[in-house]
This record gives sequence, structure tokens and C-alpha cells, in this order.
Amino acid sequence: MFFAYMFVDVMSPLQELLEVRLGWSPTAFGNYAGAEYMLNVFGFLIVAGIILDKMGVRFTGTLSASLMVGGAVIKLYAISPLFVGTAFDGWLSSWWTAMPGSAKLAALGFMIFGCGCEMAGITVSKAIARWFDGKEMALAMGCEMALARLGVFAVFSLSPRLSQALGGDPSVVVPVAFCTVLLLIGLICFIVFTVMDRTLDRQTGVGSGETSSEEEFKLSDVGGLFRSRLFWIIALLCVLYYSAIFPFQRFGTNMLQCNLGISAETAADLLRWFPIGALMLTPPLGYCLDKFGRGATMLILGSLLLIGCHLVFALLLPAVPSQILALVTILVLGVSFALVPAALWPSVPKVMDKRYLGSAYSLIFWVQNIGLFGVPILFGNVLAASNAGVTDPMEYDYTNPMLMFAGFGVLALIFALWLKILDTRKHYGLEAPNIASDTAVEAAEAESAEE
Ligand SMILES: NCCCC[C@H](NC(=O)[C@@H](N)CCCCN)C(=O)O
Repeated sequence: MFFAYMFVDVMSPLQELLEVRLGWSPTAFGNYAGAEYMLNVFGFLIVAGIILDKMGVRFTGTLSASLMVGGAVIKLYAISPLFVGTAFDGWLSSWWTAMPGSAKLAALGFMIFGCGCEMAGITVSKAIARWFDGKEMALAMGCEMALARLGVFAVFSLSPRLSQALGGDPSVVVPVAFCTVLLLIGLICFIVFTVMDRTLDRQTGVGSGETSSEEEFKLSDVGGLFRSRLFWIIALLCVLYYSAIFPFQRFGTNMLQCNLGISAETAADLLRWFPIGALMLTPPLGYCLDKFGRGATMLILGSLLLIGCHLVFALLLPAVPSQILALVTILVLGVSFALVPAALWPSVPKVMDKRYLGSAYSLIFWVQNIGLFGVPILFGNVLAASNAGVTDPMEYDYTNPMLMFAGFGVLALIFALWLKILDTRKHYGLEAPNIASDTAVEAAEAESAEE
């Protein structure tokens, strides 16, 4: 996941270079960026969940890593001199001229990569849920997410430097090639893991649960999930919360520039503390959840912080343009970005049957991907509508789009409260620790002995 999150953002700091070298306009870049979620939104993620529940972690993990490598290679080819300027490029560039041929082919590669990346996300989640059942599951998921945030931080620092690594003219090919090689290393590591895992199964005689009848999955389970109220509460909380987080990461730099009158570099330096805060806090918060519980309360607190931060960006920062205020708000938003993911993902196995856990994760991701695909477009439209006639990109008024993010936070808070109320009534265990305490284990053992 570390290498996958690196590849996702490898071109984000190179937007200007792509425009100069390959003629990608901001619209072409936006279309390329949205392509990551396209095939997932149009149903791939649902299929991915079914494959995971039917075929198991080893097969799906290898397939998802292969898709990531395949997509990455297509994207690398699209931006390389092997493709740019060829007859194929000429033909691809000849229609829908707003998208150069290289952007179209790179978007296709990114779509395939996006399928693999989200498929890997659900595979990793299901694997962790099974391996750490009754143990430090939230800590394990927290470490996985912290690695992903480190990947984002690393690539934002490395990518601009790698583009200059060969001396001479800066190149977009070098950073993309570097991250493609990392993905290939990730695929090889996963294949080695599957061989070792299979060997261990054979030696111990214990199945990994990949094909056990206890885990047998039926297609009707997917329909059942869609009819589950609990599923929809979690999925809607997830899409609303993440829709105010990942798109903010993309637009945040310019929002800070406009409000504070600072350069893109200074704004990016402020914004990079956002994933860093989440990186440092997600594992310890996961550990607290494992030990002491309070998952639903963490979701409420995280949503409240999200609302507060976006209200500050919308209303206070334009009136008080202080870099310290911006930094403090970004750090608090980082706390929220640790609280909600640390509590949300480990809560899913508590309320969903493990037989169709892969499908549950994939359907939650699917709903979330619809938001991640659509919200940046909505955000761009709200920004444009609120700034009619403004041509200087340093002069945008971000009040309305940031209020929209705060609104998503309010809706997420309502779903988090609803979840807590349901948990109090129906005892799903969302507020309970993941690690069964000694007394709880003893009580359960005594109960089963009596039976
Ligand atoms: N074990 C937890 C996995 C989910 C982590 C979560 N990622 C997502 O929700 C992805 N579906 C979307 C990633 C989008 C990146 N471009 C996270 O908090 O990162």
C-alpha cells in the first residue's frame, strides 16, 4: 500500500511540467486524475469484492498487484518518448482534442491501476481483519494507513527531485518509472508471501481459511448488504467524511494561497503536515481502540473536528489571514483524519459477517469512490460559480466550497451519532475493545463449559 499510494500521487506535484512538456491543460490533468476511480465506480469494485470472497486473499492480492503494475506500465509508456510523437499518439490526439493522446493513454493506465489499488485496499483490510481477529486489529490497520500516508509524504518530497535527477531538462518519466519499479517490487514481494503462506499451510496442516466452507460466500449476500441499514449508515458516513478529506488535499494548496496570499510552495509546505499528523496518530489511536474501545465516539469526535476545521477555512481564515491559524487548523484536521479512519475500518468486521467481509469492504469502497469521483467536479463547479469573472487564480473566494465540505461533515456527524445510538440499543460492540480482556475470555469459556 506504501508503493501504491506513492504511485497515486506521483504526478500531483508535476502538473506544471506536464503542461509544458506534454501539453496537458488543467482540464486534461483533472480528467486524468478522475480516471483513477472511473472503472471502480462503474462496477469493478463490486466484482472485486466477489472475487475476494470467492477466491481468497492470496489470489486477489496477486491479481490486484498485477493490475497496478499493468496500469502503471501503460501510464509510463504514455508519457515516454516511446509513445509521444508516434502515429498512435497522433491518432489518439486527433479526437477530443482537449485531451492529448498521452493524457488519454495515461488515463487508461490510471483507470487500470485504480482498479488494482482499490482491490488491494479491500484485500488488505480483509486479511488484517482475519489475522488480527480478537487481537490488535485497529493497531494493524492504523500501521497500514500510516504507511500509506508516509507514501504520500514521500512522493510529494521525492517526485520533484527525481524529475531533475538526470540533469538537463526536467522529466516526468523518471519519477513515474521509479514508482513503477517500486510497484513491481511490491508484486514480487506479494508472490513470495503467497508461496510462503501456502507452504506454511501445508506444514501446519491448518488452512488459511481461503476456501473453508465456514467462509463460503453466496452472491445473494451482496443483495443482503444493500438491504442492510447498518451497511448504508457506515457507507454514507464513509463517503461523506472522505469526500471532505481527499478532495481537500487536492484543492487545499490553492485555497491557502488565496486566503493567505502565499506561494504554492509555502502553501504545500503547510498542507503536508496534514498527512503527517494522521501518520503519527493513526497507529496509537488504533492501539487505544484495541485496548479501550470507544470506536463510535471516535467517529463522532473526528466528524466534529472536521466540521470545525472546514468552518475555520471557510469563515475565519479569510478574515484572519494568519499562517499560524492555518497550520493549527491543518494539524487539528490531521487529528480528525487519524480518528475517523482508525475507528471506521476496524468497525466493519464487528458488524458484518466475515463470510462476506470482502464484499462489505468493496461495497463501502464503491460508495466512497462515487463520492471521490464526483465531489472534485462538484467542488470545481461551486468554486467557479462563486467566482464568476475572477481570472486570477490567486483571487478565488473559497468560502462556499469550504462550507460545502463543512456540510459533508455535518451529515457525517449525523450518521456517526446514528451509529452510536444503534450500537447502544443493539450492542454491536462498536464501543467495546478489540482485544478481549482476560476476564471476558474467562467468562466466555465458563459459559461454553456450562453449555
Ligand atoms: N484498511 C483500511 C483501508 C482503507 C484506507 C483508506 N483508503 C480508502 O478509503 C481508499 N478507498 C481510497 C484511497 C484514495 C487514495 N487516492 C484511507 O484512509 O486511505
